[in-house]
Amino acid sequence: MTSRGSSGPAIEAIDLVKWFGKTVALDGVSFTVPRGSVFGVIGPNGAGKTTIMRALLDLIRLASGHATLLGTDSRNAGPELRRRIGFLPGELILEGRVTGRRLLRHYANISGPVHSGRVDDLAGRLGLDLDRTVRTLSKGNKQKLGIVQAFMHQPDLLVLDEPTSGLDPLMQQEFLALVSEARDAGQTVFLSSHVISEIQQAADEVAILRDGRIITVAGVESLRDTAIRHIRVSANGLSAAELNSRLVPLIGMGELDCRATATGAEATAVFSGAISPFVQAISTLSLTDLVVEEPELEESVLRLYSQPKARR
Ligand SMILES: Nc1ncnc2c1ncn2[C@@H]1O[C@H](COP(=O)(O)OP(=O)(O)OP(=O)(O)O)[C@@H](O)[C@H]1O
Repeated sequence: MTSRGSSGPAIEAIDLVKWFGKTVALDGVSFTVPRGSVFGVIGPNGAGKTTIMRALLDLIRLASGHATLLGTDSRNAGPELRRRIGFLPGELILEGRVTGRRLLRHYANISGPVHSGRVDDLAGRLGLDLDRTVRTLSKGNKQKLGIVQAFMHQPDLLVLDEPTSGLDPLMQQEFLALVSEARDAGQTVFLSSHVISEIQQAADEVAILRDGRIITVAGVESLRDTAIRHIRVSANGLSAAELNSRLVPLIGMGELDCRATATGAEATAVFSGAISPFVQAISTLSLTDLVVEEPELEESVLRLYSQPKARR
């Protein structure tokens, strides 16, 4: 991992507090993002992800706290700092009659130089037609245009609010490849998501946000090992009791329910923990079906890290 620019963290947020009327959107949020890393924020709707991003970019006024981006206090951010940042807002409104290509040319006048061929390369990878007028683009294609806009000038810091929303799975993978290339080039990426799996793939560290507070900051490996998955296993030639005795000793196995089927047994369970002992435990079975569901954010991470809401 190489990092560009001077030393010190790419982002330092210190005790950010933001109220909207009587709602506290950020309740003392602090975190540090090392340069050249990918840092994810996950949390349910209304947790405060967008508010953090807007606060970092000085698009809203905080009640207290402050942030530095690339060593500069965000409140003093001038055009020079802005050029070093690529921002994808959560709610991208693109309604103009201009083509994507013209719009990007306009953004490039603000963001600073874009290498020749870079825009076409990004658009090609994302399958985006730059010659269509932006208001005729679907939600997903508008999102792609926003991604091109954020990445095209190869900024030192990318701030991406729910970047994969509206993208199909293939394009989500392409986006993740862009993130990993950015990190390899020493850029720093700060992104938010509802989708735990994509944060796991992309990020070095993850902050889990709820009710305007960071519950924990974890490395992705530890998050992967604690994520909850729903599983269903069906196998031939063994009884429900035999299947039960094979699965019940596994660490992290919960809500295990084994039933007899016409040809063997079926088990459903909620499993939290490293997946490989589970795979080993079933490897010698004559499987007829296996479902391991992707962990849902609400259910897995928040269940694990949940704590009572602070009383005010
Ligand atoms: N402009 C605003 N006026 C009033 N309340 C707001 C405003 N913006 C955000 N909030 C409130 O602040 C809290 C945090 O909202 P925020 O949009 O940051 O959450 P989020 O984690 O980005 O959610 P989502 O995933 O739905 O985008 C919510 O309770 C939200 O209703």
